[in-house]
Amino acid sequence: MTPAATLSDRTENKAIAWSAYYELTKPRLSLLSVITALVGYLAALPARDVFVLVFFLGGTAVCAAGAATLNQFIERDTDALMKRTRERPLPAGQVSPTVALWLGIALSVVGVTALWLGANPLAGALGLATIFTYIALYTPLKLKTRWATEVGALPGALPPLIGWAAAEGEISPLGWILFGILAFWQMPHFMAIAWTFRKDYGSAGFPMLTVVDPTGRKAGIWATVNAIALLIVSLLPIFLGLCSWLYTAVAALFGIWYLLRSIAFATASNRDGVARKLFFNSILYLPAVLFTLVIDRWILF
Ligand code: HEM
Ligand SMILES: CC(C)=CCC/C(C)=C/CC/C(C)=C/COP(=O)(O)OP(=O)(O)O
Repeated sequence: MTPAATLSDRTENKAIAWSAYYELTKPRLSLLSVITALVGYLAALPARDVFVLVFFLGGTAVCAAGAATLNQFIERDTDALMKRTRERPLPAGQVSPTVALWLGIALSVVGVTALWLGANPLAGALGLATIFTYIALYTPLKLKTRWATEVGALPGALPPLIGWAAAEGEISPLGWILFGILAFWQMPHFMAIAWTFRKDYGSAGFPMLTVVDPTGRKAGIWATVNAIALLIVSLLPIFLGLCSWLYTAVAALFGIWYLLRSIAFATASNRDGVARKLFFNSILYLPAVLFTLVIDRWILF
């Protein structure tokens, strides 16, 4: 082997190692969680402080990365059993479990500390609660009960409250509405995924609703019930005088669309295609509705 080839091999190995650590943090899910936290911060509308903003954003991102790393440490064996997850850094043998465990703990401690000291104790406590509900409740419950998904909706919905707390030091009604939006949004999002990957989940021993009821009827009904709850909660701000017509129109439009997709998923004879459409719809819903809420609060309201 020529020295030039050796150098390029080493560079390539280093790139693989970095990308393995990057993948441990579940970058897409973590980024969207940070964005929902930022929405909470920006929708709260108090005086701005750049120091708090930097520590709050950094702290939330590091908490999310830590939580994702610990989740992958705990789930390394079941991740190895599923097609969707078996290429992850731990089952693929790219990172050792001990390194992942300590990295996850270190990131979580640094993230909570940054929120606590850089923003305020309430933001820090909410960051800790997010990590705790994800790692100590949701992750172990996934193997035990189909209700784990509803428990998982807690850490999924807490980041906007971290942002609200960082901005105001307390949580006001719109903060709780944002929590409700995220909590109800997650059910159609996950029911669609749980249908698509039902064989994977079943073979790894996860009793998801689509594994417990393989017809998919219950998953469809549950997605629809939650899409209705989402539509109602997302329209509360106008009735409480907390936003203008712009947010209300966009929330109604995307909420009805999401509901129609959930109904289509519930009533389809072949759910495969509609489940993918419902999933893409879920991914579209959050940026559209949350971005409009911020614009509405800042410009029109
Ligand atoms: C009960 C809660 C949740 C569960 C069980 C869940 C599960 C999942 C799964 C398994 C996927 C991968 C789908 C695929 O490979 O096709 C996924 C994708 C995604 N989820 Fe969720 N999710 C939840 C909540 C959330 C939350 C709170 C957010 C953001 C705030 C989010 C954002 C995303 C995004 C952006 C994707 C697409 C990108 C990707 O595959 O990483 N999810 N979700
Ligand atoms: C600030 C902070 C700590 C933010 C993190 C927010 C967070 C942890 C959201 C979790 C949402 C959730 C239950 C996703 C599914 O995970 P899964 O483990 O079932 O997904 P998988 O099957 O892809 O592993």
